[in-house]
Amino acid sequence: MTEPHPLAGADLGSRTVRYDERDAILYALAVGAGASDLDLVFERRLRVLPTFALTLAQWAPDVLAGRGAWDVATALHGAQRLQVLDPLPASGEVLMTARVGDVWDKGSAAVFDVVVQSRYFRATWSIFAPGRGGFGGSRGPATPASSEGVPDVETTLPTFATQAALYRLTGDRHLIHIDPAAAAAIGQPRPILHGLCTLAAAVLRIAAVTGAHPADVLELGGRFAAPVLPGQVLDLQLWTGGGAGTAFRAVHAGTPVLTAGTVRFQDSR
Ligand SMILES: C[C@H](O)CC(=O)SCCNC(=O)CCNC(=O)[C@H](O)C(C)(C)COP(=O)(O)OP(=O)(O)OC[C@H]1O[C@@H](n2cnc3c(N)ncnc32)[C@H](O)[C@@H]1OP(=O)(O)O
Repeated sequence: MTEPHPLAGADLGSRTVRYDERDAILYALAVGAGASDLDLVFERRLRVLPTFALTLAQWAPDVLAGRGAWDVATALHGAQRLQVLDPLPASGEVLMTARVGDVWDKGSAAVFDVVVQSRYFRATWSIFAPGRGGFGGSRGPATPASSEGVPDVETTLPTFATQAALYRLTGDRHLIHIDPAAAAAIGQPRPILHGLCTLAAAVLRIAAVTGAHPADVLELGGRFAAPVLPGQVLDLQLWTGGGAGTAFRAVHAGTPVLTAGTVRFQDSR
């Protein structure tokens, strides 16, 4: 018999978050949009990147952290899923509700799923919380299978040196992304990039090489397998053959940093 975690299924409340075109454009620039990506950076023809929704929902994992679920100094974003229900308008407000989903017991760590729902999207954060396992719960599903064989497309995914400093202005101001001492405390040589920034940057690159529009994402997921440092150039590998969209992973110097990636764009339906 396994014990459910006391926070599994807990209601995290609801929140309405407002944003405007400037927020959406700043976000697009922070995840790597260029000046010529006019649909993403020019208010006269703006399309909002679906992953921008994840910045609007940052309050939800923060509420759970505030209840003491994990130590904010050591917890890491482990994985993310996003399902798009309706495109975000160029500006407006979004009402979201959040709850704790599953809580898995990995022995030395716990993995908390935080589920956020709105009329525009449904998203699940998986937060890896060292020191919070051992409560007698289930280990949960096995590590997702990685893509096998030679990728159909291999390209680079550049990140830039100021990327975490810029991306944090879109909402996630955890110290490991800006403060060298906080990064050192988790064993990193310098502040690390937000997992959601790497994921969104990968979507831009995948859209560019597959001919999709990055605002047309319908479904997205991936696991953050190792930290990325701003400025690193990643190797992005794509498997485009599957009917369910594109599978991908990103590797740095032989180490997978983003694994079990999947993205489906509207055009690929
Ligand atoms: C709070 C911030 O603002 C949010 C952020 O953006 S943080 C930055 C983005 N995230 C990161 O950089 C995290 C990168 N990932 C890592 O460093 C490592 O994967 C990790 C420290 C999370 C786990 O590594 P490690 O302790 O070696 O775990 P490992 O021994 O491989 O696996 C232990 C168990 O946890 C699971 N697990 C490992 N990594 C996981 C992940 N990323 N997400 C969810 N589960 C994970 C494994 O499946 C395994 O479970 P199993 O035994 O039942 O199969």
